[in-house]
Amino acid sequence: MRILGIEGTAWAASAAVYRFDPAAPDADADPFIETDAYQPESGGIHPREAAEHMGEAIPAVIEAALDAADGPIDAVAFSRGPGLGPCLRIVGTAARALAGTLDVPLIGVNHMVAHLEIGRHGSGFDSPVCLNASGANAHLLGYHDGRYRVLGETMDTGVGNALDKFTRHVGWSHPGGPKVEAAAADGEYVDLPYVVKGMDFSFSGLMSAAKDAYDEGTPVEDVCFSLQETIFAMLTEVAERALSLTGADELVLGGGVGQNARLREMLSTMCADRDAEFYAPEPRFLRDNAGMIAVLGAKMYAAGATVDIEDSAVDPNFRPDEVAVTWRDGESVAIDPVERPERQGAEAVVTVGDERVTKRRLPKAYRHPALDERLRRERTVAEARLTSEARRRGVPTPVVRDVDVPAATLTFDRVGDRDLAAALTPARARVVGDHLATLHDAGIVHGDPTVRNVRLDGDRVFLIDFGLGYHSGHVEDHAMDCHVFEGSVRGTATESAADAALAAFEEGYAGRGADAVLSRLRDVEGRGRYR
Ligand SMILES: C[C@@H](O)[C@H](NC(=O)OP(=O)(O)OC[C@H]1O[C@@H](n2cnc3c(N)ncnc32)[C@H](O)[C@@H]1O)C(=O)O
Ligand SMILES: Nc1ncnc2c1ncn2[C@@H]1O[C@H](COP(=O)(O)OP(=O)(O)OP(=O)(O)O)[C@@H](O)[C@H]1O
Ligand SMILES: [Fe+2]
Repeated sequence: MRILGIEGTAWAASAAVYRFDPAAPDADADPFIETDAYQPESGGIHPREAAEHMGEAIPAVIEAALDAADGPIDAVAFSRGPGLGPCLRIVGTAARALAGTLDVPLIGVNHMVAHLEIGRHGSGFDSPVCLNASGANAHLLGYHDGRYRVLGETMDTGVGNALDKFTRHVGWSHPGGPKVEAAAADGEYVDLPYVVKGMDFSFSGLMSAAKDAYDEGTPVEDVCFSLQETIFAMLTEVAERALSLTGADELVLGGGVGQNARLREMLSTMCADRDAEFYAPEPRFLRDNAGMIAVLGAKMYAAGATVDIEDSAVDPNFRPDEVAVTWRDGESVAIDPVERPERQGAEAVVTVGDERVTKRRLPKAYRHPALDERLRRERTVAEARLTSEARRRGVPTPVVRDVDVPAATLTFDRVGDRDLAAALTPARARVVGDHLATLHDAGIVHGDPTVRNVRLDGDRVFLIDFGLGYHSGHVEDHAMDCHVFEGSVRGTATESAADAALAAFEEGYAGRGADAVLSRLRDVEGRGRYR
């Protein structure tokens, strides 16, 4: 069987043909790919110019793929979104026309899911967490209950776009990512802002600081080196958080920024250190390409997931979690509720005794030593302070027995016999809402209120793990805290259980300013959408 794939969300006018055996659509076979890249004359990607390029280049790449097919095409798959509207419309029109001419079914593919599936295809992993690090996006996906859930994502720009904006600022041509990588080879480390909130993250403060550093005379090589060290450590940390939260032990990488050797090195080190497996597709499958569209198209075709022409409109904001995943088994990223005496969390090694718990933030080999030192120290201090302060404000937390800042080690009383991931109910979620509202009223942000950081002891609900916490009275920061909690529930519970728990959580989140925070929360959810 032969599936023709067409990609054209932004810069890559690409067509591919994937020949496969319908009895084994998962088997590893190599698609033929033909790509014509758009290269802006100056500045970044201009949507109108990109669309002009798409219109001119698409017929020839399709022609090349049809030639290489060497036999009849059984279906046409195309990128429906996300991406630039003017480009998507050209590709959609071409795909519909071709499917009509050939009289074969049409398959509408989500480009971000394709970035994920090409890694799953190449690795043979069952149920990996996926880090998509591309130009316009940066997010973590995990399969759960019929969909790929967004476990964490950028709160502002995509990771490649962030790098590209910096290189534009210093006058380098598009795309900037490879130039940052080359310049970084001669750079030294300078501190830049590091912003992780649960499994979400943001680049805007970091990018402003990088531009300021350059404007103030920091050598561009140093800024590039430090941008890589900081941004990729953030992505690696959230990937590790996603592995820890879900209990998954497989990670795949997707997206054009995945071509960066330093990012791959960090992810591979992190996975090796926690006995997880890591897979990165080769570069031609990481950057935008029609091969990944054809391969996912084949899996969707085998599952009967074709689309009627009248329902095939493109969608520039097409989110991966909108796709009903019908082409694979129901194996979720595993949730591991087993309580072990020694736990490797995302950040620390935690030893749970009968009465006491010791938490050691061991050095992370993937991080630059200076950044590693800074994060371990800051977080140990914050965790000790805020755990105690929260309890004084009436939120149950473990008593802090000892703090050793140089060793980044804390000793707490043991609390609870399981966490909320293992025993989610609306009543408990309501109490979490109440606790977060109490913290926020007192000007404290938890920073990482996931279901794993809620401990249960009979009717009592404890909050732990304040290492990402800080003081703030801003509605935005309070809304982000709620967003982190809601994301962790959506990522680990079934849809109906999550709906019930989150309704109760928001009822429990009552008190001063709650309306403003919950309305900002709706805003934050919308903001994760693609640009
Ligand atoms: C929606 C779709 O159009 C979009 N595609 C996209 O962003 O192209 P992609 O090929 O996945 O990634 C391009 C980005 O990847 C960066 N990039 C390429 N090589 C890089 C390298 N060696 N190091 C860092 N970044 C690199 C480029 O600077 C650019 O920002 C997406 O997937 O978000
Ligand atoms: N005071 C405590 N009482 C009982 N169990 C605890 C306590 N502190 C931690 N644990 C257990 O250890 C696990 C990891 O702890 P913690 O969340 O503080 O570490 P972490 O490395 O920050 O983990 P993550 O970032 O994955 O949430 C918790 O999920 C919990 O099961
Ligand atoms: Fe992409």
